[in-house]
Amino acid sequence: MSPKTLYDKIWDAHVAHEADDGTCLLYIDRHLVHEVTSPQAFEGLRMAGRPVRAPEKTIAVPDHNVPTTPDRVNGIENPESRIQVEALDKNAKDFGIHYYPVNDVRQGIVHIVGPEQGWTLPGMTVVCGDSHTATHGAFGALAHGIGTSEVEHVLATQTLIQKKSKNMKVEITGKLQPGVTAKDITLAVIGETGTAGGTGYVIEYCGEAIRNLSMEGRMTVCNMAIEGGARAGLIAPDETTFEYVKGRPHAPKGAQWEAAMDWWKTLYTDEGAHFDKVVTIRGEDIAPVVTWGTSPEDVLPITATVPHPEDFEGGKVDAARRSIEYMGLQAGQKLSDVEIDTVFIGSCTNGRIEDLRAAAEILKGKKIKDGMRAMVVPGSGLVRMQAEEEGLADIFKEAGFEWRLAGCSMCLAMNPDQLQPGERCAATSNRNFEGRQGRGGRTHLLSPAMAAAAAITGRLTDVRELM
Ligand SMILES: CC(C)[C@H](C(=O)O)[C@@H](O)C(=O)O
Ligand code: SF4
Repeated sequence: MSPKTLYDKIWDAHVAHEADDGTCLLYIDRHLVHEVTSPQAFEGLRMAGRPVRAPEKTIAVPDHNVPTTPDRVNGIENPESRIQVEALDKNAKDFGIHYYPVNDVRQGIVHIVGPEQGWTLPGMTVVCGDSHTATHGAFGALAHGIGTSEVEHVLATQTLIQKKSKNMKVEITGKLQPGVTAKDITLAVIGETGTAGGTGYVIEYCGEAIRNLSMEGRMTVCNMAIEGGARAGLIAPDETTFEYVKGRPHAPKGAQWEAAMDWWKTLYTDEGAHFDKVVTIRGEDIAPVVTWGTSPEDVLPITATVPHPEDFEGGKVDAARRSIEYMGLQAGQKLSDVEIDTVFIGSCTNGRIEDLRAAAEILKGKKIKDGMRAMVVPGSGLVRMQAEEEGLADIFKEAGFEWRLAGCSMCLAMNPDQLQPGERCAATSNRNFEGRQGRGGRTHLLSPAMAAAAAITGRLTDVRELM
């Protein structure tokens, strides 16, 4: 048998039917659902009089639209948000799927809740009507976003029509420097490959620096595979993975655990397997980074200066000029001189407990800059609870941060957590598009530790100065 990649193995194990042109029908193991991309899909089922095919494999949670202020326990004020969240409440009940409602402590961002509850397991196919489904690839699961019509298809059939992508390997060798995190890795990769570098591929991340990451760090890396253009990101499961999964509410137990482990241990890329594209980056060469523009590929070490548009090639010259203008920056300006007024710590990229610990470590005993608006939005109610138990919430509050309830929040500003025109935010999320965090708002993406450093000094800051 010819050697296979991890992606090949998971793919082959899920193909239910293959047409002559290579289009496949893939079996789906987990379908995650949120309030924004599911209403029409459920409506479609209702109209067709169809049930959800596998309600026991379908998990819903409201996250994008939910307010994150404590008053949400009294109901959602914004009518648009309320309609979507109430529709999900009703659909979950009518169709009998697993559900974590707004005021359940397990509620949170769907990509944080899935792994936390043990729904996401190695070797699975995981889909969700959401691009950051790539996050779940950290477990060695084939996980990607789907559109609303596909959501309906999966609800109805538990299958998805797909063509196979190509294989790409991203290897991060060696050790990371102090102050460098999973977020810096994933941004640095996009800086190297560009946002189109992964188009048509499923990426497998490997190498010593990836192996040494915790599960949470691995989720951060895979989360942004999508910003690198890839269909999905994957990391082969190992002891770190099994350790994380074991004992979670929906993880297999007893004899089922043993059987699962037998399969999971086969989930690695065989020696000599073919990759269509290979990118290698030395871990030692990665610095704490920050984005300067309006694309995730506009990323540089914090020690760098804002680039000159003429330094780019072809069509990128204009894009860079526009980015710099929109961001209100000057070419040649030191990134560490850029003043910010807002800090957002949260999102499915960096809203987990280790992210909060990393930020709190920098903030301990310090205050945020006068006039700074800073908020922490834990990725789930359980992350929030854990952070309170560990005393992290107190560190944030004493420093001057708002301590919020779980949701997507200012990552995409669908709820009232928004930037005002011209406001500049240091954000631990994954997208810095124009107006992403509120119309006219400006976003610099960075790691949680870097966000904390910026909150203290009031400018983009090299976290190593505060370590
Ligand atoms: C709302 C949803 C469709 C969207 C996505 O798919 O990514 C959101 O999660 C985002 O991050 O922009
Ligand atoms: S946290 Fe942000 S990126 Fe993640 S699912 Fe929510 S809106 Fe999308």
